[in-house]
Amino acid sequence: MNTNPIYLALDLPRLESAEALARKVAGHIGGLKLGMEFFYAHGHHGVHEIAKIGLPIFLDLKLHDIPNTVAAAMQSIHVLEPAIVTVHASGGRAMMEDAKAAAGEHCKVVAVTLLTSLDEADMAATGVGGSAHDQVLRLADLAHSAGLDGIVCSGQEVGAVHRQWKDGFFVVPGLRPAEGKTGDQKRTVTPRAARDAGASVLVIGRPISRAEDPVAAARAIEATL
Ligand SMILES: O=C(O)c1cc(=O)[nH]c(=O)n1[C@@H]1O[C@H](COP(=O)(O)O)[C@@H](O)[C@H]1O
Repeated sequence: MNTNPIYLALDLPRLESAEALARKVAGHIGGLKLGMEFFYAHGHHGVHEIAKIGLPIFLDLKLHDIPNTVAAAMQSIHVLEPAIVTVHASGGRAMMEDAKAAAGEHCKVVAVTLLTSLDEADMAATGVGGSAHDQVLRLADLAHSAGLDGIVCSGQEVGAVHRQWKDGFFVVPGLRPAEGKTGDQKRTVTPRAARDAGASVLVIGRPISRAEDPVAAARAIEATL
């Protein structure tokens, strides 16, 4: 079994480029994450093409709507057999319960808590007080009680979430190797720090996909783990 925790975020607009990149680095990663950029452009056909590579598929759709709509969306992706699907925890308990009930048997449903691109000033601007840490723990608790498999959070909170939810499945994006640019990400840590704190999956996009040599970048990150 492939136990490499790195999931490459294939955030590329062209299917051919995404497929070529995935095939190049396939030996240094454990799975492939397809998000909005990919799915809105290439849909089911694109997912089927990427699935041919043979790695587990993480469908990062970040579903957030009324429970009936989210459940119907979950049903419509059964055929793609994703290993992991995301919903937004802020959609509420009923939405998460219905999403899990509608998911395929072998699909983990994980809830995005607070996006790694946000900090406390951004939270305050949307009317959410308190610290990022407390907000992530609150939403993790809600996701747990709704019966989800785990959550998505930054590496800054994953240790605390892991302590209160021992058998949870924790997806950590916003990862940057020590010398990497943070770009639009605000709550970042290194891949190694996230893994040591209890991350189950390390989502990495641009540090590999935008590197001059993506294979060397993936191999270098893998070597730190
Ligand atoms: O759900 C996600 O995967 C996600 C949640 C989050 O809070 N922050 C976050 O960056 N992501 C995704 O993780 C990937 C991070 O990409 P890079 O910043 O390029 O490594 C992107 O595909 C984001 O959509």
